[in-house]
Amino acid sequence: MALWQADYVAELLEAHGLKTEQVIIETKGDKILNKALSKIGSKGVFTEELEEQLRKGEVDIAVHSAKDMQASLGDEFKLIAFTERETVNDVVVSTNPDLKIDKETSLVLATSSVRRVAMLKHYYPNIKTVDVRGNLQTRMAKLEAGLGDGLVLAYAGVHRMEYDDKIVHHFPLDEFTPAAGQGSVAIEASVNMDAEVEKVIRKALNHGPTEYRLLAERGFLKELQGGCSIPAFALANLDGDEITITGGLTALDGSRVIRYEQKGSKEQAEELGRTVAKMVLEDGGKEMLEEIKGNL
Ligand SMILES: NCc1[nH]cc(CCC(=O)O)c1CC(=O)O
Repeated sequence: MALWQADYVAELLEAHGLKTEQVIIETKGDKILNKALSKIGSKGVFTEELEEQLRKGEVDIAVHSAKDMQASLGDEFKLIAFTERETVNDVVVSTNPDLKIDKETSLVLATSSVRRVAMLKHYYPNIKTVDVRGNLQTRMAKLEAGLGDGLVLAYAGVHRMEYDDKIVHHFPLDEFTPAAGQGSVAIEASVNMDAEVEKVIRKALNHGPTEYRLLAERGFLKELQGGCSIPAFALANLDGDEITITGGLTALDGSRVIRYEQKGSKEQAEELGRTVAKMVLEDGGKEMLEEIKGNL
């Protein structure tokens, strides 16, 4: 998927007359596959090694899944563009085309995401989960080898890897709200990048409406200060100039979902996200986060 994303960005840049060269870098998140993501460390699991190359000036931009970016980057880096967002839902893929996801049938689904485990516990107490790591191809192979009835994944990744025909269920967004940034590709650069170069790259890659949505969702994450492996969710939508953001937290045991919503002008995107986070924190979210951090 990371390679697909790099190709996608390179194609957009080339279409705008920019020459590209790809440098492929493996991150901790790609290499350490015997541990849950939440146990590898809370920050930079998929980003640290790429930032090292940016720092050294070996590369001009780093291409990431927006979802994998920590809420606050170090002083040396900034996100300069977000590509047009893909469908944001989580889906179930299965080798059994007749698999039914409902609130009664007992099933085992594989996922490595604390958000998805907590949400399944809350909305689908009949479903059990098993941990799975590795890239999408590895996960599909494990599924075929009998690990559970299905995998819970982001539609975006499944689509990019062309496994659409294995999708048996789309989770509804109002219950199963995705993680902040899901479905978009974020471009990171050094704060010292030449302003003209930045402008040209933004023109080739940035999708304005997606950027407003992500600014709101990332504002939510910043205020929450939870790191990237907490069961937090946030989704902003843009209707004309009005942005609506819903965000919250799910208890690890599924006992509670705290969810708030704010509407306002898109120019206040980040602030609206922060307000939602403050409301969540005040309504028991603070205690929930402390408990979550003690349990991961
Ligand atoms: N950390 C893994 C990761 N990062 C981004 C995506 C999906 C693609 C996207 O949201 O852009 C995935 C896999 C998944 O959640 O199923």
